[in-house]
Amino acid sequence: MWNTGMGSTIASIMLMYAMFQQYFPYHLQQKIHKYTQYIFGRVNPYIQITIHEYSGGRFKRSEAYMAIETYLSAKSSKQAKRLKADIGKNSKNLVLSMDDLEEVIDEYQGVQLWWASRKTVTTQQSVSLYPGNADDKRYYTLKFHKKFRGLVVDSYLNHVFEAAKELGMKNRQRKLYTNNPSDNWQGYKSSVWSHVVFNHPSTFQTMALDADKKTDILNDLTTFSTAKDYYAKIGKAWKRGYLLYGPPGTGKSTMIAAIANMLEYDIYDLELTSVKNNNELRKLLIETSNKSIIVIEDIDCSLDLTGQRKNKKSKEEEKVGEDPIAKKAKEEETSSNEGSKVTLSGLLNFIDGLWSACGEERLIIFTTNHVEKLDPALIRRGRMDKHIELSYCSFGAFKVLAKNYLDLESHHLFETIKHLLEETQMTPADVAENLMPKTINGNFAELCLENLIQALENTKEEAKLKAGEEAKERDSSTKDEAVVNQMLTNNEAKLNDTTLLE
Ligand SMILES: Nc1ncnc2c1ncn2[C@@H]1O[C@H](COP(=O)(O)OP(=O)(O)OP(=O)(O)O)[C@@H](O)[C@H]1O
Ligand SMILES: [Mg+2]
Repeated sequence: MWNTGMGSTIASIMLMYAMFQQYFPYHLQQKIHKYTQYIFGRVNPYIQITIHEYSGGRFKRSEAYMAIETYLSAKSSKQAKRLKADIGKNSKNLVLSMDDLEEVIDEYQGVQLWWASRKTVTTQQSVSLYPGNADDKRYYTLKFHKKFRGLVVDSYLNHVFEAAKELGMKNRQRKLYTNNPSDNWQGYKSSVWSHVVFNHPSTFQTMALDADKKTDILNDLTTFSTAKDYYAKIGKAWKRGYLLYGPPGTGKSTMIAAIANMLEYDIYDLELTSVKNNNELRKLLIETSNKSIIVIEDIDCSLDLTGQRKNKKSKEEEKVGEDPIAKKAKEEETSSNEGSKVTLSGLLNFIDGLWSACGEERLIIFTTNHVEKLDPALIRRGRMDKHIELSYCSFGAFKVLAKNYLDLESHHLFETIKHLLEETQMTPADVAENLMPKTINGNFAELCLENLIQALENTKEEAKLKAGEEAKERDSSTKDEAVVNQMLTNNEAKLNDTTLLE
């Protein structure tokens, strides 16, 4: 477009002017600029928007510029002949962007738009702290026909920034955060969260779960992650609560990692016992990002711990007595534990109070081994929308593990294992451990299956013995109860007789 006809003439005049403007006196420059703008404005049907790399301060790149760089990276890699490659901050991949003076055509709702990457180089020598070459000033230009002004201003620019956000999220290196104590040891305030790169290999494919359960969870997650408009329509904050419960080693933590990998979310692993109070809990919440999972593991223990800590304190206080050294140590410990007072209502507010709506696309996941211990208010639907029970290994789950660990889809020992799994309670963690090859020689798959059968039989035997002992205990306590009851009845009868005699 801009290399043909009128467009090209205008571009040439502009270029000439840009090259020689410095040789004109300042007041003349102003006049020429004014008139050229006026003439171009009359004949040029195109509108141009310029986005500079450093617009506000000189040390911080403009966010708009970076967003456009991200947005154009996919298009540039297909269209531009000269590309720049860089590893962006927090990016997991090499990011391509168009080199200086390249152009890229975009299409939006059937309308063509022209992006170009430009730079101005001033010939004056300058000493500057400006990053890179002090004289290179880069900017993007966006050109479009003036009849599409409304479309561009009202919707295209928004589309560009939304798409850039989405792409940036996809390219970012995901993180696993954990909460810091409010002051670090040097006494200055640090960020409330610290993080490492999240690199867990768990996926839903490798998770040992019954196929129906897996499909149900996958559907729920997909629906949630694509339901932005729906949540807006029903007036609900875009978040969802999951409660994962079941015995130890059934895959609760593994599932959290699989969810994070599937949805490409960050994880905030919240250690509730090191949160001072409800206020700090709120601060932690505010500093979480969108597209993230906030996890509180073993929620029953977290809440109990607060109580236990208080009990422990009062017992220790008795012991301390008047000993000055013990008193000092106690004071120090108290100040570090001080105010570890997250209340149930604080936690409920954290999940669905007004502050919980300050971000979007977030999952809150609680895990517990004892769902029956939890306050019903904490896990009611609306707070914990989906309750997922992770239980002992079923045959379906075993088949997934056999495929993952041994590359086996069928085997003549599967039938025996199926029966044993129906009669015993073994966690997927234990089954997985038995399927881990202990040797690389010979037919290790068969060996592993035999190991598993042996382990299942042992578990079955242990369960039988335990059940027998429990029955005996129950029996003897019933007998004891009967003896006590008999004694009570005899005593009552004796008392009645004496009263009658009197
Ligand atoms: N359903 C499963 N699918 C695949 N692997 C599993 C599954 N359950 C457990 N495992 C394996 O067992 C190990 C322990 O599982 P995980 O830590 O997820 O259990 P958990 O339910 O979180 O236990 P806890 O209640 O003690 O925290 C994992 O490393 C994983 O390899
Ligand atoms: Mg766990």
